[in-house]
Amino acid sequence: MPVSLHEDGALVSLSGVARVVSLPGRAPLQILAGVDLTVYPGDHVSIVGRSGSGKSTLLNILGLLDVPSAGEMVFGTEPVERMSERRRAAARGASVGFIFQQFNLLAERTALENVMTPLLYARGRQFWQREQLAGAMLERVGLGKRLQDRPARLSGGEQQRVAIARALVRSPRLILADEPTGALDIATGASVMALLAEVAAESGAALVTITHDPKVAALASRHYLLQDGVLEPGRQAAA
Ligand SMILES: Nc1ncnc2c1ncn2[C@@H]1O[C@H](COP(=O)(O)OP(=O)(O)OP(=O)(O)O)[C@@H](O)[C@H]1O
Repeated sequence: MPVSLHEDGALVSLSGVARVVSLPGRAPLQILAGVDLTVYPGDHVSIVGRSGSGKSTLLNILGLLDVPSAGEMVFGTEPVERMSERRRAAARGASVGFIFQQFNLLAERTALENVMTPLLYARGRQFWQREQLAGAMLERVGLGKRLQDRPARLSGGEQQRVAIARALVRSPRLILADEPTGALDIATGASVMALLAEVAAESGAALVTITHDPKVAALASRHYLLQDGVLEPGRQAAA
């Protein structure tokens, strides 16, 4: 079942969220502390922070891959602490699209098969029309003539565009991008990021990007800085 929106219109909200991990024989490690963040439909949020500041941990929590150790999180209308693991997986599949630095495409599958993969877990029209929907999404990211190519035959920028098509093919309400341009040269990264922001905006989805790159962060409309697990409003970087 896709996510419904909270009455204040929020897609996901975190209040006082902490993440602590226990390591055998060592003191518990606090990765996130007191994180407050609300994401609305159509939002474009950037989170910058040094390596090890907790960015991926925060993204994993936003995307229901991980859960807070303390604090409150509401995904749509559902308090996350009351969601079973199965419910979190279903909500993640229907409502969240992930984009990673290393593309994470399946090497043995064509571009079309890669983009169809999330639709294998969908129901109804999304399942039955998966080939057509995946083809249309690849067309949208400019790869309509590369449907049968495997990742090894595509450039880095093209592979990331396949990954964008795969992340968006189920029309997620929330798109989470973890260093989406980190493996690309500057010009390719800029065009891929512009495309991602454009297709996300077209679909009305919220886009949360974590990045080291001020130019990528500058495309967002709201900016945050994560420092040692503490999230603060950030200044807009110059484009
Ligand atoms: N499950 C875990 N067990 C132990 N330590 C962890 C775990 N997950 C994350 N950490 C530690 O928490 C800190 C934050 O990790 P995280 O991956 O969220 O940082 P990041 O800001 O995304 O870093 P980078 O930019 O290098 O990817 C790091 O010091 C990491 O080693």
